Amino acid sequence: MGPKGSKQAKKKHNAKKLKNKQIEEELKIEKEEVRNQVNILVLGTGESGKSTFIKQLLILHKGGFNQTDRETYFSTIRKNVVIHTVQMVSACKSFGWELEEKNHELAREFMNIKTSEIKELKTKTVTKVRQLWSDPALKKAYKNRHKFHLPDSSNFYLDDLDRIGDPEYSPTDEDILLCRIPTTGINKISFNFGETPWTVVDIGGQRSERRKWLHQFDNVTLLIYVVAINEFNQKLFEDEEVNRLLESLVLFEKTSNDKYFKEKNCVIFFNKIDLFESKINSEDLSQCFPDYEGGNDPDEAKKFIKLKFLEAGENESRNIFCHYTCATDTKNIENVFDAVNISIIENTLKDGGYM
Ligand SMILES: Nc1nc2c(ncn2[C@@H]2O[C@H](COP(=O)(O)OP(=O)(O)OP(=O)(O)O)[C@@H](O)[C@H]2O)c(=O)[nH]1
Ligand SMILES: [Mg+2]
Repeated sequence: MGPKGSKQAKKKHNAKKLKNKQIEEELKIEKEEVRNQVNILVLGTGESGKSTFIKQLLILHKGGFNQTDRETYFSTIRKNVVIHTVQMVSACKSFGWELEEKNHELAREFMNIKTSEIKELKTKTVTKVRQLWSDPALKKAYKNRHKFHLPDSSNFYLDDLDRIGDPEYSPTDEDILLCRIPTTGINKISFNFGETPWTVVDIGGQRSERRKWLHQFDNVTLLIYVVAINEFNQKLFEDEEVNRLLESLVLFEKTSNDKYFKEKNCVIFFNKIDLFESKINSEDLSQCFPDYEGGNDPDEAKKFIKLKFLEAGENESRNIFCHYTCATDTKNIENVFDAVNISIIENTLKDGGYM
């Protein structure tokens, strides 16, 4: 090979070397990105508040709700005021809570409404709902809502019918945070938390939805398990025989000890702490846990429940971080996620063998 040929070969060799170096650099960046990418999976039973956390992350990191979101919630919230009135009127009939004489006819009319066919909230319906909601029997039904199935927030909308019933009504952030739409698919939100890209996945928690969970177990940085701590005296929507808090405990034991999670730190949100604190004064936790002897002391009751969950999930290779949360309170959730971020850093250090 003459000098010209050897020069060409050298040039080719250098170009190849440069290309390899570029590929290596790209792979390094990609690897670093994968390492830094935080994937959070949010699990828990139905109605525990998972999607409400996602709504808060949307407010805190994605600029909040857009016009399409507000339109969806506009019709859901306005339909719900009728549905919840129907549910309470039916409960009054089932439990023998007598409505005032003047409301009997109206109650019969509402009992005949097929809730699946409600399309619009008409002005004349608003007047009828207002009249029924002012009946003491419906207030009794609301107070006893743990005996049938009624969302806790139904009073929030019914107490504000002038605003909700106005055709010009536009849902506020609070209205949207309190509105219940059961998740039937998978909710995913991605954003940057400081410098780090986060993806948070929320899946429906009702029994029929849980078969979708397994497909999301791979590649999870942190499992967040949401417990509605106020549900200790309520029965499942899916099965009237099963206590909701016990269902959540059994599900946590099963999920957190799954091969994907059993050696990973995880976080429990004991959610709906606002509702728990107003309930524990009049309801005893021993109706859920017969071995509980702390009476109506909220701190004793909280400690007891936390211990039950820790016993179900703790092992020597991981920590379980617990927070008492109110998912409808944006400030509370902002603080809680700052704490979650610290757990993630700890998890990463642990996986890297530094702890
Ligand atoms: N008062 C109060 N209400 C809450 C809290 N967290 C959630 N909620 C309400 O509880 C209801 C259910 O919350 P979701 O976020 O839909 O529950 P979920 O776990 O996503 O339920 P599924 O999608 O069925 O699994 C909604 O009406 C929320 O507004 C809380 O901390 N306090
Ligand atoms: Mg949901």
